[in-house]
Amino acid sequence: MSKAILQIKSLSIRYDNHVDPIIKDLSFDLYESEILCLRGRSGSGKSTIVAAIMGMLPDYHAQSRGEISYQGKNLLTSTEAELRAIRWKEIALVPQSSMNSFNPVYTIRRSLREMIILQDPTVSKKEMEKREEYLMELVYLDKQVLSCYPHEMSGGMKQRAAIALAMVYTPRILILDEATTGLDTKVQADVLGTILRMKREMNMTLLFISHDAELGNTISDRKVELK
Ligand SMILES: Nc1ncnc2c1ncn2[C@@H]1O[C@H](COP(=O)(O)OP(=O)(O)OP(=O)(O)O)[C@@H](O)[C@H]1O
Repeated sequence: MSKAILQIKSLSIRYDNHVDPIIKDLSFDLYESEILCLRGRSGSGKSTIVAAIMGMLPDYHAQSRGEISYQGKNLLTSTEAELRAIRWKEIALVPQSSMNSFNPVYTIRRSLREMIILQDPTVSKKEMEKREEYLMELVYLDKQVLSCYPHEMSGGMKQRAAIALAMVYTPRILILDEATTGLDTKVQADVLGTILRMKREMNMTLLFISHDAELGNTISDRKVELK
């Protein structure tokens, strides 16, 4: 039996401008090497949970209680320095609408390079090229795509490039927030295929956030429903 890599325990989150908590006493475990689907209707708080896991809740007007336990640390009470060591490096996110958030004047290569250099400022040109090609291969994109600007790419290509960007640090957990929303069925299937392959070949642990129950059933090993 796999062990829990991330544990959400009695999590409650309330924004100051809401009377009631958005998340009420939520508990679930994410097991190593599984795809867990977190499903809920629009406004049920899926992106709020993602922000809490990533340590990106707007602290000035959001109060949280409970625990998000990762490697013996409660992420809700971790310092910014502790979170910085985990965010993107161990737990990475493909945010909602990420395919539309590429810098329009950057090629995909330049977007990837900025992330790769952030990870390792001393990286050699040769090593960087190897990393770029590996990341393209990982998400089933031809390496020619590295020279493309976002407007030259289809939605599915951009979404796979967004996944490649999140994989620069080889995180242990990848969170995909509405990763296939807005894509047509065929393209959706291609992106899902990429995600399943990453799980299979890299033993990735994935938290798949979706409002779509059918999609959740198709891709995930287990499901958590938000009320
Ligand atoms: N930063 C914020 N400040 C105040 N309220 C917020 C903030 N972020 C989200 N909310 C509110 O919290 C509720 C849940 O929003 P959230 O985006 O987490 O839901 P969601 O399930 O991800 O929705 P969707 O599927 O539409 O993205 C909504 O009522 C939203 O207006």
